[in-house]
Formats: sequence, structure tokens, C-alpha cells
Amino acid sequence: MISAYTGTQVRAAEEPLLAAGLGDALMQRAARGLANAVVHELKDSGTRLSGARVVVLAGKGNNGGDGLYAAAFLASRGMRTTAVLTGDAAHPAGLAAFERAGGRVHRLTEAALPGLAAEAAAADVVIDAVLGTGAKGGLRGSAADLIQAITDAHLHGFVVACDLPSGVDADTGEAAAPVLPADLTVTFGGAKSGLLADPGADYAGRVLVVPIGIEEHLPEPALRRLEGPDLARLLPQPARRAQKYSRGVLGVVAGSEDYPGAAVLACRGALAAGVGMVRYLGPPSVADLVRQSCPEVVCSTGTVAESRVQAWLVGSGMGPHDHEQLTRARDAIASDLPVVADAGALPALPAILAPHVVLTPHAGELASLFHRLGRGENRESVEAATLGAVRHAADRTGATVLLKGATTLVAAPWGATYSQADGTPWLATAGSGDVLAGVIGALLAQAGSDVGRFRQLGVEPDGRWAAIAALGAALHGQAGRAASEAVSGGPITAGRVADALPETWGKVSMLSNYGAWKRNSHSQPLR
Ligand SMILES: NC(=O)C1=CN([C@@H]2O[C@H](COP(=O)(O)OP(=O)(O)OC[C@H]3O[C@@H](n4cnc5c(N)ncnc54)[C@H](O)[C@@H]3O)[C@@H](O)[C@H]2O)[C@@H](O)CC1
Ligand SMILES: Nc1ncnc2c1ncn2[C@@H]1O[C@H](COP(=O)(O)OP(=O)(O)O)[C@@H](O)[C@H]1O
Ligand SMILES: [K+]
Repeated sequence: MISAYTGTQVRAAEEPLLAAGLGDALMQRAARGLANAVVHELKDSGTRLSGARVVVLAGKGNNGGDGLYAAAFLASRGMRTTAVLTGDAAHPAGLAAFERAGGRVHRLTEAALPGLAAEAAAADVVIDAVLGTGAKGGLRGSAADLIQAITDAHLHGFVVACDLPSGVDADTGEAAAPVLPADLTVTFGGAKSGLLADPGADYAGRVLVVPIGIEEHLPEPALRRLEGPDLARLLPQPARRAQKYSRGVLGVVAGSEDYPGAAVLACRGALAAGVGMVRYLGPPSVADLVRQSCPEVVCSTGTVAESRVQAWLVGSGMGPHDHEQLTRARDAIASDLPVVADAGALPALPAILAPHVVLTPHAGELASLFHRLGRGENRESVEAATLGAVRHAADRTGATVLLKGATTLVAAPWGATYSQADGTPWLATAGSGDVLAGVIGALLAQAGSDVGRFRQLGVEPDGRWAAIAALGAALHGQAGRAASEAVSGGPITAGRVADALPETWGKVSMLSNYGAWKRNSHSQPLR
């Protein structure tokens, strides 16, 4: 598992070491890790180290200090290094080390700005060390102008962000323009939660965690990401004497005359995600289509109360006028069984929900949900602050909330938050969300009652719904990637994602013997 922390948590973990006079040692470790990462990137890109052009943009705080020390290491290895000091001061010891190593220093002025931006654009590496965890708001003044000019330019080399891209909020991932998009972010002591939530994740590029010796002082993470071995341990496996009912039955209330395909795709997602049986409830015409596409599904036009299942999936492909289906959806949500509530069910939710109800909105649907709760939001405002939005939605409704996107976030009410980024942009295709709902429904039906398995992994009973939803997002994302790889990275349809699920499941479950459940992982690229 990858654990991520707020800037405040990391700074608190640094405190005991700073108090012991180890501040400079921490900075040296951070800077060394940053310099090593730059060297690796240069080697990977086939650039000769000697004479490589490095421009470090250094702010006046410790983030700038890290950048200057790192640039000093690089200068001592024969690289041509330039520091652009963006503030009215610079970290004194870092600047002195940089100058001793032979680096050139420029102070940022209005007059020098175009020339310095051009020099950065022509460099082999630009290190963004303007702002780190001590930032208050975004870049301002000439530093903002410089970053904007570099962002607008055609860059010759690559960008490495020091700790986090300047202008990205370390805690939330919110970004105050301008932000220079990084190819790699080298972050110190622990991943910052803002690097694992969009839009911050988008600006961060790949993320590398460099341990600096504060790790034992870190608290419970603010954000978690399940990795291969974690997924393998969470995947339900059928017992030797399992029968279809003990494996879990999922009831599906989805599809409508207008969107019958959603019912099919949800059923296909569920069937491919290991459920014992799927019972479909819906209009006869949709049931006919489901039967034809998935003969394994047991279809009926009955009620929720008449159906014996272990979990429900409600809402995919349902509109506001599908009264019979909406009644079923409401009954399922009131049933005390685990439920995944998607799309058309989201406007029909009761005011108070429980953690075993998993909502799966995309940003637009979450904005509409906020509207109904009296909070003015739109798709753009949710997309600009995904972590805050998903946390607020879970705490306010009492449900587990999964916010779909390039990075999918899952929040347990008043509990853990997960960030999964396993997919491919090709997953942004019609019906992909219906398959995801099917996968999560299938996992709820199979794993919902397995409290012990989750406890073993340190997940409390009420938090297991979020872990299941994160597992579903990861499987769905990886299946999407596998489906695209099967066509040499080409486009996929939602049906292909469902088809890729069983093999993805098999490959993931093979990882269960690999490695131990790790509370923290360090020095590890996050993607
Ligand atoms: N505390 C430590 O010992 C360590 C800190 N480290 C580095 O230190 C960073 C945090 O350093 P700081 O606390 O000095 O903070 P930063 O370097 O992030 O920035 C603080 C400085 O920038 C100014 N500032 C804040 N917001 C601004 C804005 N919007 N526009 C312009 N200027 C702004 C502040 O007045 C202050 O001078 C981390 O991100 C990390 O890179 C690492 O070296 C590891 C050890
Ligand atoms: N850019 C992206 N990169 C990776 N995954 C994405 C991206 N955009 C969307 N997805 C994923 O694709 C799915 C789309 O679901 P949704 O928006 O409900 O589509 P639909 O309503 O058409 O089924 C979600 O799982 C989402 O996380
Ligand atoms: K930075």
C-alpha cells in the first residue's frame, strides 16, 4: 500500500528531528535523493551527464534550499547549472553550497524574465523548487510570470518538481495557476496526499518517494493507494465447497427502455467479477435483452422484497421517470444489504445513508448531489477539488462515496480515503461506469460479510466498504488497461473491459504470495 500524508502531517513528523538539530541533515538527504533522481532521468533519456544543462527555479524557503543543494550535487558532477532565485532571498546555506560548486546565479527581475524563461526552456532539466509544503496559495508576481512563460514555451528537456509542483496544494491537490507540469515529482519523507488526487496528480507526473528518516514519526496516512499484493489479499476466493449462493448473489436494478444497454453492461461486469449469481429486476424488454446477452442471469419483473440476494446494484441506465425501477432502487437502499448506487439512483437517495451504501458518481453527478444538499457546485468546481469533494460527500451523506475520474477517489464516512489510478484514458467511454458498478456490486456480494479478512488487513468493519470499492476501481482500471494493451494500446469499448476482467483478476490474485502487506512503501515510483 502506498501511504500519503498532508503537508502538516509531514512537517509534524519532521519536528522531533528538527528539534534535535538534524534539519540540515534532512535537507541533505532530500537534496541527494532529488539529485539522484535527476541523474537517473538524464541517463534514461540518453543525455550525457557531463555538460548537461540544469536550471533550478529556487524560492526563498526550504523547498528552494533543497533545490539549490541538489543543483550543487549536480554541478559537482560536471553539469552546467543555473539557479534562478524567484524571491527576495534564498536559503543561505543552499545558495552558498551551490556557488561553491560552480553554479551560476540569477535573480529574477522583470527585465531578465524572458531570457531566463528561454534558458529554462532550452535546458535538459528544469527543477521546480519554488514552493513546497510551506506555500500559502499559488505563485504570485514575477515567479508566476516566469512559470507561465516556461509553461507556454516548447520545452527541450524534462521537468522535475521538488517535493511537489509549485502551486499545487500539498494536502488537497488543488492547483492555483500557473503550475509547471512535472514529468517527475521527487517527494520527501512520504508522498503528499495532494500528489495522489487530481488535479495535483495530473501536474505531478510520476511520483518518487525519497525516505529522509522521518518515516517512523508519520501518523495514520491521510490517503492510501492499494497496490498489487493488497488487491490480491482483498480479492475474495471461493471456498472448496462453495455453491453459487454461498459465493454471493447480486441483485441488479438497472437499465430502462431508453438505456437498456446499461443493464447488460452492469450484468457483464458483475458476472466477470466472480459473483455466484446475478438476479436482474427490470422492465420486460430490458430483461429480454439481458437474457439474450447474458444467459447466466436470472431475470424477473418482481420486487426487491421477493428477491434473495447478498448485495444490490441500483441506478445504472435509469432516468427520473422510470418510476418502477426507482421504487426498486429505493427499496434496495432501505434493505440493510450492501448497495452500489450509480447514475440514476443518485437523485433518489434518502437524506441519511450508511457506509454499506456505495455511491459511484462522476464529477457532474457529484455536483448535482451537492446541489440537492444545498451546496452550490458544478462539474468544474468538483474537478478542481476532488479530494475535498469526495470527503465532504461521504461525511455529509454517511455513505461510502467513490468519485470516478482519471484518479478515482473513495471516501469512507469519517474514515479512510483511497486513491486508485490504475486505468487508462481509454476508459472514458460510454458504459464503462456501468461495468464498474457491476464489478463493485459483485465484490460487495462476495466480500461484504467477510469482516475477518478485512480486519487481518487492518481495515475496520465500517471501513471495508471503501476498501471493496477501491478494489473494484483498481480491477476495473487494470482490466481497461489490459483490454487496451490487447489491441496494442488502441481504443476499447466497455464490453471489452468486462471481457478482460477474469484474466485481470487471475493475474492480480497471483500476487497474493508476493511480498508482505506493507504499511508504508518508500523510494518507489507511484506510477
Ligand atoms: N523542515 C525541514 O527540515 C525539511 C523541509 N524540506 C523542504 O522544505 C519545504 C518546506 O519548506 P518551507 O517551510 O520553508 O516552505 P516553502 O519552501 O514551501 O515556502 C515557504 C517560503 O515561501 C514563501 N511563500 C509562501 N507562499 C508563497 C506564495 N504563494 N508565493 C510566494 N512565496 C510564498 C514564504 O513566505 C516562505 O518564505 C518542503 O516542501 C521540502 O521541500 C525538506 O528539505 C526536508 C526537510
Ligand atoms: N481519463 C481517464 N483515465 C482513466 N479512467 C477514466 C478516465 N475518465 C474516466 N475514467 C473511468 O471510466 C469510467 C467512466 O465512468 P462513467 O463516467 O460513469 O461513464 P458512463 O456513464 O459512460 O458509464 C470510470 O470508471 C472512470 O474512473
Ligand atoms: K516545488
